[in-house]
Amino acid sequence: MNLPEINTNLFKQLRFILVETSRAGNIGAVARAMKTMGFSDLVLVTPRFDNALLDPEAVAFASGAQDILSGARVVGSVAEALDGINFAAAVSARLREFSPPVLTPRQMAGQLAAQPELHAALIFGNERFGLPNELVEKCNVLINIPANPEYSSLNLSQAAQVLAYECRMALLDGAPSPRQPAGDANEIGFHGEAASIEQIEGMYQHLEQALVQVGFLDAANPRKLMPRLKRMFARAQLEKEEVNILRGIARHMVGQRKP
Ligand SMILES: C[S@@+](CC[C@H](N)C(=O)[O-])C[C@H]1O[C@@H](n2cnc3c(N)ncnc32)[C@H](O)[C@@H]1O
Repeated sequence: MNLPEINTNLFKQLRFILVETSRAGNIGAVARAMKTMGFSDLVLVTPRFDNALLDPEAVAFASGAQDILSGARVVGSVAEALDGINFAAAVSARLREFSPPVLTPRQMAGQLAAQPELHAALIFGNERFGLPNELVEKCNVLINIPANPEYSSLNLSQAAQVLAYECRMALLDGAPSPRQPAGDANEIGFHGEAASIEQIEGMYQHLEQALVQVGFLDAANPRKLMPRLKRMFARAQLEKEEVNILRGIARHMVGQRKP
């Protein structure tokens, strides 16, 4: 059997981020899921127990993926975990009213393969609570595994395995098709450099301040204006230059000029 030639650099495009994981075994099992599919960049955001990388249950579940587990980084915030990332994907069993565009794992994997310039992160939630809405609203996309509607919540590491498998298949196959013309809601395409999550977050803060200052947004009663705007901007998949334009508009709204 001819095995496909593997460009291992492509597998560095993707980071797995686990937020506030409660069970050490799940962290080990995610490390194993990643390694079996060729991924290695694992970041843990405030696991809910001490010594996550040395925990005996984590070590046991990692099995032969000890190197991924011991190479993982433990950080104190999602912002730190997203350092260097320009495409953040919230992985969630729950669909929300204020959500970025929803993709299946296969569609997400297709995006990754089609855009080697992306530095993407898959963000997985806590076993009981999943991911908070405020975090999901900041992401470029929400990935939902379209499971049995009557029982759709997978174990954390099994969800990671599904994502890792789909991404591996897409990266091995190469880009599935040329980018779709703009207008297909499920196809995410950048023409220039994708804005980083940090740049987009800075723009939201700037815009929010400007909207308050011009009296459009009532800080005491904001209703759902910012979540709605974030959902709208997430649909647009902002590029760095576009974020700069929006910041320029915010500056002008409050009468500031760039020095
Ligand atoms: C056991 S689930 C958490 C369930 C939690 N009750 C919720 O509402 O999200 C743990 C994590 O696995 C992932 N997950 C489980 N099932 C999923 C699905 N059907 N689609 C996407 N992600 C899923 C998500 O990252 C989720 O945060």
